[in-house]
Amino acid sequence: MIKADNLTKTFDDYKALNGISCTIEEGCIYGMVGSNGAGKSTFLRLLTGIYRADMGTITIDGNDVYENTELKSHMAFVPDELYFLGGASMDRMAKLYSAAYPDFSGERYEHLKEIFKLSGSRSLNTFSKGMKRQAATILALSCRPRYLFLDETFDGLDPVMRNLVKNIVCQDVVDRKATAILTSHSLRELEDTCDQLALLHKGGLVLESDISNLKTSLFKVQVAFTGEFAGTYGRDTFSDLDILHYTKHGSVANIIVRGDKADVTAKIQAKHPVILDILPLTLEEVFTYEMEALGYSFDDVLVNN
Ligand SMILES: Nc1ncnc2c1ncn2[C@@H]1O[C@H](COP(=O)(O)OP(=O)(O)OP(=O)(O)O)[C@@H](O)[C@H]1O
Repeated sequence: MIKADNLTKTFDDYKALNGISCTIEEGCIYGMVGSNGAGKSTFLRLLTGIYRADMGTITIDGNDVYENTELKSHMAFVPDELYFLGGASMDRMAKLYSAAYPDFSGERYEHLKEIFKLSGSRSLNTFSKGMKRQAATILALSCRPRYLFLDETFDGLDPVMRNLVKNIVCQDVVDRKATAILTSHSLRELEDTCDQLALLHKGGLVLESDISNLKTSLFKVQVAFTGEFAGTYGRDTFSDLDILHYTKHGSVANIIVRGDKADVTAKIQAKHPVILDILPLTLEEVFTYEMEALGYSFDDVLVNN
């Protein structure tokens, strides 16, 4: 289990991470989204022991990662800015990795090279941006790490490669009970892969939840009444509901409600509407309304790409 408690990192007088607390269970794919400068890379660099926290802690199964060689030999990190030894090929890098990572599998490396159709002997300097990320991902996956951290997971990858990476990471987590943290600017990139999502903004954790909870805890309700009541009812009529957003056009109200679907339905049915539709929201809509409730605007927090 990965646990961050009041994790804080300051560069000069700028707080890149401002007291983040979160728990990431074993066997989980944890997605971290946030716009430029939100603190995603800083979080991963603290988690991998590249940086040391100024305040708070980050531990894996209760152990501090900083200067912990044993723990680090079971984690693989693909950073946002990739670095390879000058002139090295992927095969050369694989040799180095096999010496440093006790669970490195040559067989897996060969297999992944074939799946991704990448040359092992060509200099990595001649690879395109996306090919470099593929190579770094192959090397990381070949280490068969207990903890896999992919920063800007899909940067430069085309849609086919994105899906391939998603599938292999999911398989690893299921087969070997690995734990993965993937970061991205895009919510859509992560929503079909991750079990849990966290939204970072200006060094703070704005929102964190299981995807299944997020998708089932908010609803869009469309409701209408007839007669005189149709013109006079308003938000107060639904004071027994936890409303995040309310609009009314003519006699039809659109309401975003948080709660249990059956309970919400029963409460509205009791008011005898002529129309009642309860619709699910997309994850993006859920984020939009949850953040609105917290006083943020989606566009300020996340680029929608
Ligand atoms: N080594 C450093 N020295 C000074 N400032 C830093 C350093 N690393 C990060 N920062 C600052 O900390 C903040 C968070 O940066 P970080 O790289 O963690 O964000 P991010 O969410 O990964 O952003 P991006 O999506 O653009 O990669 C930024 O304002 C950045 O300028």
